[in-house]
Amino acid sequence: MLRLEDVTKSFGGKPAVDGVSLVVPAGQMVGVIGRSGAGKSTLLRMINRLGDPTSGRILFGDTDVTALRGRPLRAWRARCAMIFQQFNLAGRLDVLTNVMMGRLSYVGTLSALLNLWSEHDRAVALSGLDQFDMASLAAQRADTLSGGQQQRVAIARALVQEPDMILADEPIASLDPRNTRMVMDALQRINKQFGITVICNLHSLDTARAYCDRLVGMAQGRVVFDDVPQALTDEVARGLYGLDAGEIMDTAGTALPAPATAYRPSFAVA
Ligand SMILES: Nc1ncnc2c1ncn2[C@@H]1O[C@H](COP(=O)(O)OP(=O)(O)OP(=O)(O)O)[C@@H](O)[C@H]1O
Repeated sequence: MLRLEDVTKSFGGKPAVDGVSLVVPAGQMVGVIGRSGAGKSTLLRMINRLGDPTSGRILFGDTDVTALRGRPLRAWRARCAMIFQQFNLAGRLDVLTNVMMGRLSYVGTLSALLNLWSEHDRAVALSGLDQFDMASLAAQRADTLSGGQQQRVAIARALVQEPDMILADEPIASLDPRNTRMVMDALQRINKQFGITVICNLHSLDTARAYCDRLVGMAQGRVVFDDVPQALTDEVARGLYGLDAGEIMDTAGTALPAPATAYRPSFAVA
């Protein structure tokens, strides 16, 4: 279970994340929504410790994530894989090698640099690609793939990392509706089939509603909504996004599948 306790992150004295407390049980698929600048990326990056909180604590089980340094910190980062809007693949390397990079914490940097991957790591990476019907692209250079394919390679890389949690920061922001669907399906599969917690920043409300068990709405660094997607009425959305609400409710979303689970929250609405 992930627990954020009164987490604040300020830049130049101005809070980007302001006193956020959240409990995320293992296996949940959480969508973090809110207008641009609400603090979503800052929040996600702190969980992975790409940024440190100014105050507050982040706990995973009994581990105080905010206190980790050195090797335990690296181990923590391996346990919560990040997925970025811009995929972050090594474009000149082939797809399989990119996925094997997810095994770095198991094989060590030197072996990876020397391209000394074991048969086991190759098999795991191929199987990761196969999960998303991409094994046939294993030998192809990553920068020859479409955006949606690259993001699915990034998801396969995250999967072979064998993480407890996947943190996805606007993973579909630069994708068309078809690729959006494939990438969100891949994340949902990782969550439902492998039980890996997914926390996903999303701009599209309809996508967030369709795929997530729980939505956390942020405004000006604070959590202002925390409930099941069904509770996010158009009125609440307008409160969250102001006049921008119409822009983030895409019509393509109407064809997306219903949430796979009827999740009931056991947390207080902030
Ligand atoms: N490194 C930084 N230095 C200074 N200010 C920052 C930094 N990172 C974020 N901010 C500020 O913190 C606030 C929250 O930014 P953040 O990127 O977390 O929002 P967001 O909700 O993810 O927005 P978007 O949806 O546009 O990505 C913004 O006002 C932003 O300008």
